[in-house]
Amino acid sequence: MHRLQAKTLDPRLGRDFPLPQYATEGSAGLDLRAMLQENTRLEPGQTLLIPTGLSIYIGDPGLAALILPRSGLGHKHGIVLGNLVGLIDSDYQGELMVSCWNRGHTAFEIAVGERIAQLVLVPVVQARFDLVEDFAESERGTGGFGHSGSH
Ligand SMILES: O=c1ccn([C@H]2C[C@H](O)[C@@H](COP(=O)(O)OP(=O)(O)OP(=O)(O)O)O2)c(=O)[nH]1
Ligand SMILES: [Mg+2]
Repeated sequence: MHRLQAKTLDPRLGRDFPLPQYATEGSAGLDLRAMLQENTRLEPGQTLLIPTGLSIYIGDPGLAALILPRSGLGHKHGIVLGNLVGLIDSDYQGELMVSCWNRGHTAFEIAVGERIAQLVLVPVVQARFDLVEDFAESERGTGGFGHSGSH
């Protein structure tokens, strides 16, 4: 298990609400909670930046974290992310924020402390560009966007 430095920025986290944890041994995501002051209604089409009460410092440029929607909220209630996916840089030390977007057709009430998104730690490969005149020819070449057919 990787170790990650974290700070709670909201006294309710770890006291009234559990810290993010893996729901099962095989879980990839740690659920993030909406540390709002009060239950908040998200109207259809509305986007709200929600504090999680937590900051992390990944520290290693070979890692990053992704904030992803929870599938149940996204599929059943249309509650996804305003930025589709959140990318947490390894040098970011601020509060983890979740851009919550109601892409559905009905209002959704976000409860204080509700698990609204999930955080996944992922490996990253940083690259620099080596500019060249020509690439060694590949089987695909420049074909894309359906070039290989649909079957
Ligand atoms: O859903 C998100 C996305 C980003 N961040 C934080 C962590 C990330 O490291 C930082 C910057 O994110 P990003 O690089 O995606 O945003 P930007 O618009 O390019 O801002 P910046 O100019 O600060 O890099 O904001 C969050 O807390 N939640
Ligand atoms: Mg950026």
